[in-house]
Amino acid sequence: MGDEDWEAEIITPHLSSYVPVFEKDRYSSGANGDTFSKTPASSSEMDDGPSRRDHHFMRSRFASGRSLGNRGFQDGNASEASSSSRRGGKGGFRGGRGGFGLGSPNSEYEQDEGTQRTGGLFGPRRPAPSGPGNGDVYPSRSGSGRDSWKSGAEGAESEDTQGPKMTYVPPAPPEDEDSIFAHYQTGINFDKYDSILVEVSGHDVPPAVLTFEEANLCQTLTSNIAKAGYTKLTPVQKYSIPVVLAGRDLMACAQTGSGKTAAFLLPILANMMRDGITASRFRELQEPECIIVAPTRELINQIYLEARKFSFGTCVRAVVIYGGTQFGHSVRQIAQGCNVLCATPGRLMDIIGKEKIGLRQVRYLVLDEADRMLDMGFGPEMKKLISCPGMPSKEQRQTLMFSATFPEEIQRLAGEFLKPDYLFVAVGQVGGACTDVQQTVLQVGQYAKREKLVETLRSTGDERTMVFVETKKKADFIATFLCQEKISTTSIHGDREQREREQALGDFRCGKCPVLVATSVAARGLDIENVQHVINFDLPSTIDEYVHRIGRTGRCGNTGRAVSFFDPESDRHLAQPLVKILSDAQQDVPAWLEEIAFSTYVPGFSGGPRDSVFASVDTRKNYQGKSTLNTAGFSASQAPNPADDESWD
Ligand SMILES: Nc1ncnc2c1ncn2[C@@H]1O[C@H](COP(=O)(O)OP(=O)(O)OP(=O)(O)O)[C@@H](O)[C@H]1O
Repeated sequence: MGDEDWEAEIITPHLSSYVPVFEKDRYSSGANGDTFSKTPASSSEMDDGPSRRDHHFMRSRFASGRSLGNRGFQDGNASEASSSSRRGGKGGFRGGRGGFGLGSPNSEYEQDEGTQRTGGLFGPRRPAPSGPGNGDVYPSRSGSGRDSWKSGAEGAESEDTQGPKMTYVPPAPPEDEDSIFAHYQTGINFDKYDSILVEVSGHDVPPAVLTFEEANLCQTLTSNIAKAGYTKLTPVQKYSIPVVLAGRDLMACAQTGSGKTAAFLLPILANMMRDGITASRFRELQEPECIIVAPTRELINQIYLEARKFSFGTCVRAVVIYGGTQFGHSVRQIAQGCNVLCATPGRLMDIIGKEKIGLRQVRYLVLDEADRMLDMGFGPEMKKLISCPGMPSKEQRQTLMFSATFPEEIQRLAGEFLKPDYLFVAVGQVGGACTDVQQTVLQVGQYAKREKLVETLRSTGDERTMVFVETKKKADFIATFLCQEKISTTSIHGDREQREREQALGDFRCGKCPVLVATSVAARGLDIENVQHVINFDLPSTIDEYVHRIGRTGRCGNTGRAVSFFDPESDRHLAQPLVKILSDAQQDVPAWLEEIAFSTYVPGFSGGPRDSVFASVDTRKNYQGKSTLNTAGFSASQAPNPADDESWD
């Protein structure tokens, strides 16, 4: 989008272009959509990649029964799959951009979504191929010299501006209090969080707070916390809130679904209120006090909704901006006032490049899914962010990083962003899977996967299920296949337009489509009520990605199940880390998996039994002052033996 375009958009008020119904006809109208661009996955899947346009609705392709090469999709009519569905006969596929390339061979799958298989820079597990087509490399926006931030920003802008112009204006979220504070119930294992060991490392660790009252947050915040249904702090909140309130930098690692979002939002908002933040007024150049970045659009939107909830009734205004939407809309949202800016990296750099926000007032910088934000995909962008003109140095701002996984290599990189005396909070095993998820690994060859999928879905009835696949095209393919099997399914991936992605998520959330087929774009952070089941139709390339994917279920003390199809042809490299993850989470480890693990050499992986309670700890080896506590504040020696956990059931 050129300058003129978005300026015009700002001046001309826009009505929402949101079209809430699935425009099936639009995609079945026979547009020429045979080819797919090889969008680098790390940008398109995780951030602001260009949406695909003018593709066939895939069903028309699919129905032609074209061969899809040797990936096991010999036939589009799915006649091999079984008969009646327990899900009833709706089965409309609310998805399907792009058909399957005309006779496209294997290579198209393989090149399409490289990151799915290769992970980020430090995915320990498989060498990351580089170069065009593998999709692993975020488009280089290198710039050197004084203006490197700006050239970066321009590069970032191109993500939204090259290719079709983004016109999508997302609908405003509901304003009524009930919707703002809508929440789901904590599960039967919520209290079990108290037995998890916590390690805080670094100097002068502030004592944990054990209750919300003790945290002494301001009155409005306390009231919002109560309205949100929070009565008790989770471990990551007990330890992180005082660290942030004390003005310290923080790297925090805690299992999926254990409340990391509130762990940074609450103390930041409390500090802002304490410091007497003034209401941000309409102004062309806004100067937010807090910037939160996350790798996907849906996740940043979710964080924004949490920020809006907790800041309800205060003068703090949160704003969200992300790719795939009209740039002018983002600018207008910011211009109305912005204290807390929630953004995906590409759109953030655009906005900075266009000088629509000033950075001088930034006091808090939060990287959610920080290991992802610092890996090869987004790391360069984040480095540019902290070197933008006006951005306070790390000494002058507070930097907070949160994730369920934190590879040591990434921890080392993070040092550049954090003050040297940052604190490291590890709740349970760093990188460990959530123990509330019952994990099953089945040995299933490529050609048997579809049948097994249908069998598994039929046995789960109407449970809300996320099915993860390797590529965007495969997501469409499997979704269509399931619809033909009369299983109501939708899909989410980086080739779908943002409007479609949001529609798909909405249909899944409300249960209209109880099955969501997804690529890794949905692996991290998404918090959807009642997801009882995750299926890894294809396993990811890295074990960290596996941990995030299965963490879409079993959240906030609820239980969930994850079933993974392990194909010995392609997944051997995961055998060792899988055995480790399963055994650490006290799950059954199949004998065949152990055999594969022992017979497969994975460079750099030590698959032996863990000799420490923590999978990995603060990489600063020379720290003094370290406290290992359980969340009730007892030292490790006083804490219940993890083996006693069984008695909780
Ligand atoms: N103290 C609490 N009491 C009740 N519910 C809570 C509490 N803290 C968080 N929650 C709820 O738990 C759910 C999961 O929280 P959140 O999304 O912050 O998890 P997370 O640790 O960031 O997960 P992920 O690693 O997958 O990003 C949300 O619905 C949130 O509202």
